[in-house]
Amino acid sequence: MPLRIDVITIFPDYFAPLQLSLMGKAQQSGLVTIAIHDLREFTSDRHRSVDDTPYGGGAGMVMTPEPWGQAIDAVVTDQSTLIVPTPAGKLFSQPVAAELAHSTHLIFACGRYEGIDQRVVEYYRPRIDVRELSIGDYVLAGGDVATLAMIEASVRLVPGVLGNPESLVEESHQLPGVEYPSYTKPPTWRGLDVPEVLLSGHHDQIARWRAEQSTIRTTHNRPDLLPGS
Ligand SMILES: CN1CCCC[C@@H]1Cn1ccc2ccc(-c3n[nH]c(N)c3C#N)cc21
Repeated sequence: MPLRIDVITIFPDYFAPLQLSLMGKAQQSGLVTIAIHDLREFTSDRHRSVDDTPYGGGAGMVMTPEPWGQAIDAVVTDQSTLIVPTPAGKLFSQPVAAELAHSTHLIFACGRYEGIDQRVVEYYRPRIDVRELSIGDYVLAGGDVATLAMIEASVRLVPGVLGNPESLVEESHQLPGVEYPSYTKPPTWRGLDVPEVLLSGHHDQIARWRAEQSTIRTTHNRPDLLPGS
């Protein structure tokens, strides 16, 4: 059963990259099907409006609930998981990507403006799995880029999508630290040599060096990922 993904957005063109590279191949292989829906197709006024002023005042506009209700109703099943990207959401992570990769149907609601009327989440929460997710502690202009990131991180974990599943095994052993540095030919580049151990053929020494490098990098760049932190 392929993973089905429906993306609802006012900027369908944002998702053209999903036809390229690994994501494109995953669709061609039938492991994943991705459909992009223009929210404005689900409006009923001649201006195809999707936003209005916020109750309670405040700057900006809020996305009205009805177009979202019409759009989600058009694709939802009882197997659906509704993903709502928002800076207020739980943090998206590799374990969450792995969960989504094993879902049957994902619906991504890409908000813009100040966000989507909260009643959309409230309406679907009793009916299906609804997850408000954030990709990090910085503010984007909308949910589209976050959706692209979450789709790519999740779809690459769908069994059969990655040509070499070995890289996933390595990745899973990598956690909780960060990746060790990688090198390829030429052995010397602009006077800089590849670390000698990597040319030695001593796999135990290489594994030890890579583990050390991962710890050094994690300590310097991401001490929050160190065990016991
Ligand atoms: C700027 N503008 C007023 C402040 C509130 C957000 C709003 C913009 N905006 C509208 C819908 C929407 C969805 C996701 C995100 C988002 N930002 N950062 C993340 N990690 C995100 C995720 N995932 C931003 C969004």
